[in-house]
Amino acid sequence: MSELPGIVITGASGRMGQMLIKTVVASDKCKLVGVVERAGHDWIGRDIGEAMGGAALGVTVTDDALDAFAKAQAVIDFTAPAATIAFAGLAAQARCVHVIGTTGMTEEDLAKITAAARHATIIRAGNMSLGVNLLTKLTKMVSAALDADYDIEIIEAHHNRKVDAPSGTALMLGEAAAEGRGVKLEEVRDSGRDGITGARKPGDIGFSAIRGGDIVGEHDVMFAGEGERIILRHVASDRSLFAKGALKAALWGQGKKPGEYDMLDVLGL
Ligand SMILES: NC(=O)C1=CN([C@@H]2O[C@H](COP(=O)(O)OP(=O)(O)OC[C@H]3O[C@@H](n4cnc5c(N)ncnc54)[C@H](OP(=O)(O)O)[C@@H]3O)[C@@H](O)[C@H]2O)C=CC1
Ligand SMILES: O=C(O)C1=N[C@H](C(=O)O)C[C@H](O)C1
Repeated sequence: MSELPGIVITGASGRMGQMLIKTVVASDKCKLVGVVERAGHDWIGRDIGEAMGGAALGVTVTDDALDAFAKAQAVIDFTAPAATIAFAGLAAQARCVHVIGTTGMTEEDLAKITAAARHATIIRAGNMSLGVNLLTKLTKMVSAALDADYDIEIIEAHHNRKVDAPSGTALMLGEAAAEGRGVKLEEVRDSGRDGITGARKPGDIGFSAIRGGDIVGEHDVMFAGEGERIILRHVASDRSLFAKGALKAALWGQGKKPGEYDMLDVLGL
C-alpha cells in the first residue's frame, strides 16, 4: 500500500491551525507530519497534541518551516499575509502543494503568490466551504440576470478577533457580482461609508462589515430594487467546514501541475 500524503499545518496555535490539526489527525486519507509556529512562540519544541491540551500526537512544533515542508506533500496555511508570502517561497522550494486560506492580502501580496505559483501548486480561496463557493456561482448568475437598477450590497459578520475587512469571502462574492455585471470590482467597490457620503452611486457594489462575539462567518449578498430585495445568504456555524475544505484541496492538489488554483477547481463547480 502506498504512503499517505504528509501534511504540515502552519499557524498551529491559531483558531484555524488547531481545527486543521484535528481534521488531519482524524482523517484516514493523510497523516500529520509537521506543525509550524513563529520563532519565539511558547509551543516551539512541544508535542502539538499536548500543547493543544490533549494526548501526545508525536509531532513537535517547530519554527523551521523549510525543514517541515521538505518532509511533506502539502502545507495548509491559514496565518497572516506576511507569513503566507514567506511560506509560498518555501513551499515552492520544497515542491509541496500550498493550500492558502489566509485573507487580507494586498494586490502586491497576490502578485508574489502568482510568482511563487510558477514553481508550485497553490490552491487559494478566501473561503474553503462548498456552500460559499456555490454561493459565488449563484451570485454571478443573479447579478447577470438583473440590471444595475438593483443595488448590490454585501454584508458580512465575523468574530471580534478578525483583523481584516471586508472578509476574503465578501471580496470573493463581490468579484462574482462584478463578473456577472461585466465590470471590474475595483472600479465599483464602495467599502466603509461614514459621514456625509452623498447618495449611492448607481452600479456600485457596497460592503459592510460587522464584528462581534464568536460569530464564525456570515455573508449576505443583497440585490435591492424598487419594491423588492433578493438576499442570498451563507451562515457558517463551525470552523471544521473550512478545515475539511482545505484538506480536500491539499489532497486534490497532489500531482497537479504548478499554477494557481481555487476551490471552484477543487470542487469542480
Ligand atoms: N479561507 C477560509 O476558508 C478561511 C480563512 N481564514 C483566514 O485564516 C487566517 C487565520 O485565521 P484564524 O485562525 O482565525 O487566526 P488566528 O489569529 O487565530 O491564527 C493565526 C495564526 O497564524 C500565526 N502566525 C501569524 N504570523 C505568523 C508568522 N509570521 N509565522 C508563523 N505563524 C504566524 C499566529 O501566530 P501568533 O498568534 O503568534 O501571531 C496564529 O497562530 C485569517 O486570515 C482568516 O481570515 C479563516 C477561516 C476560514
Ligand atoms: O477570519 C475568519 O474567521 C474567517 N475568514 C474568512 C474570510 O475572511 O472570509 C472565511 C470565514 O468567513 C472565516
